[in-house]
Amino acid sequence: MKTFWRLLKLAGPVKGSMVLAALTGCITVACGVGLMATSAYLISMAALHPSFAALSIAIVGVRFFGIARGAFRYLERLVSHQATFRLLTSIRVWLYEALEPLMPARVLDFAHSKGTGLRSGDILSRIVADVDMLQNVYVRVLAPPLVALLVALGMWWLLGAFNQLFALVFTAFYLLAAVGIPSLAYVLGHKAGEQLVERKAELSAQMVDSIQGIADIVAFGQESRLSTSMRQLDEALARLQMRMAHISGLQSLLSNLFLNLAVWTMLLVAIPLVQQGQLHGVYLALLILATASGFEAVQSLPEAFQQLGGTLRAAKRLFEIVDARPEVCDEPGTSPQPACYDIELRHVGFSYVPGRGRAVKDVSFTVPQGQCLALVGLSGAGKSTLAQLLQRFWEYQEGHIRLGGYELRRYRQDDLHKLISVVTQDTHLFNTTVRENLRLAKPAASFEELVQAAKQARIHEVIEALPHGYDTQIGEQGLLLSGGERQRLAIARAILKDAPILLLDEPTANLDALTEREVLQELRTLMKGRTTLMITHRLVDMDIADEIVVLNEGKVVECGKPYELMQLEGYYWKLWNMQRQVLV
Ligand SMILES: Nc1ncnc2c1ncn2[C@@H]1O[C@H](COP(=O)(O)OP(=O)(O)OP(=O)(O)O)[C@@H](O)[C@H]1O
Repeated sequence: MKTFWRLLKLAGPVKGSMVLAALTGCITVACGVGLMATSAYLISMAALHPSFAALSIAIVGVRFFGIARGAFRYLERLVSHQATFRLLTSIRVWLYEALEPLMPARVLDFAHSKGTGLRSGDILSRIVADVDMLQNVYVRVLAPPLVALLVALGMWWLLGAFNQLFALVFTAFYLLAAVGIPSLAYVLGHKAGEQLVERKAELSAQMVDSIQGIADIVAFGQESRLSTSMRQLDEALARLQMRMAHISGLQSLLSNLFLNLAVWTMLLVAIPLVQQGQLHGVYLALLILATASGFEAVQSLPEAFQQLGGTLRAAKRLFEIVDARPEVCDEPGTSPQPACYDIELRHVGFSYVPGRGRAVKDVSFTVPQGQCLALVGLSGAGKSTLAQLLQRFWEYQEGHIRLGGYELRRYRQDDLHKLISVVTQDTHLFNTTVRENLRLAKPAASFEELVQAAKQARIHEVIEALPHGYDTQIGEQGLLLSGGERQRLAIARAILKDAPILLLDEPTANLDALTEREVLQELRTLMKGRTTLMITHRLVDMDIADEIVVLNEGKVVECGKPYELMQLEGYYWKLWNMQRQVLV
């Protein structure tokens, strides 16, 4: 129920449209009843050969109800669907906005607590399929019961005007169709509906995972294992869909049964009354057809309630995202305006899972404005963790991180991200043009600015040589470009962003030695005048850094200028020698 009320609250902004949809829905059914009733009356009366004038009102009535029914049905669909789609769009945006601050910390929390976690396919399934499921509530669960109630009252009045018995007969079968069948459909269908939502999400997650890793699957010859697991998931899904189809069949059988029983009972009650002269025979067909068309109001209810379990499960999955508390929250107030951009870490300690081992321990160092500090160390030493703390993706638990003299926590995340340009080893390039990929860093940049940045990053000639220059679609993940070219594009983005702080996370990790040298050259240009934190475990051309901090198991083990560390012949020197031996 809690989930249902929350869904109702979400409909707040479109409640006017929902009420209008219910009213137009009610008028549509009333017009249907009117059309059937006047048609039946017209045919019955015509059989008695009255004067044309006696039929004229009925003729006008048939015309009026015939046209009005179509017009109001159209209006009802237009209003309800427009309101629902507007609502679903705003829910999608709301979800995306809720998801953003959860990245990456809370997404990992989901992974720890739920085993499968929020995989890309699962997130996709929540934002697309689960949100789509909510249509069921907004189109079929909210307005139709109100329509059914109003129609029941109208029919009670109409049939009761002839005889109270007719009203009682109609109401008895109508209640069975309006309350009995939807309740049964809910009881039978809600578990299967819930499972259907989960299975679909699982299938979508596995699909996306497999497509992303298709090259490795083929390389390791695991296609058959994968297709077996897909088939199993698909079969489970098909079994659930079959179950739902059986329930649909049953409820449509029951709906028809009750409608026909209502008609037959009505005949059984009405015929003796006609014979006894208590009811004029001309009304007999009217009563029967009006009864049958009154059931139109309850036709969609069983299906809606059968799907309700699945819909509520989908809603719960969405609220799970919305309710997750972000790992990092902004303090109230505006961000400080620093006079300089030096970075200072003092006794910083952090653990990903509270109570477990710390990924960084008692780390202290300073990067003065405009200088470059390289963080080096073996894999798992804590370099990327420090970079993530600096971007406030996680909250440090011990010590201080200061930027321009102010505690990092005092900066709003948005403002902080504006101060930092990041170049990583796997820069994400979007499946769009070079121009749009560059504009990500500065949406308002003029074409001249793009060209200038590309020239500085020495990628301009490569772009010009592409089939459509800056308007070339570069494919998913920049398929059309080499690794070095992609990194240069990332550097051009950082130039365009023109932030005072630069974070380089293994920017040359996947490049060959020659390209690495060239990209490092471009990076030197980019670093000029910027405070730079460079993470690397490849100790090549380390003179690029003013200072090196060597980490091991989360702790600073050495720090100093590159030549000082070499002279020291300590841990850094050992790492350098190890790497040289491997390369030789
Ligand atoms: N999200 C996470 N949840 C839990 N532990 C994590 C997480 N990310 C990293 N760790 C752990 O924190 C420690 C430091 O990892 P980190 O990624 O900072 O190392 P790194 O020096 O950047 O390594 P690499 O050079 O391989 O990228 C490792 O023991 C790692 O297993």
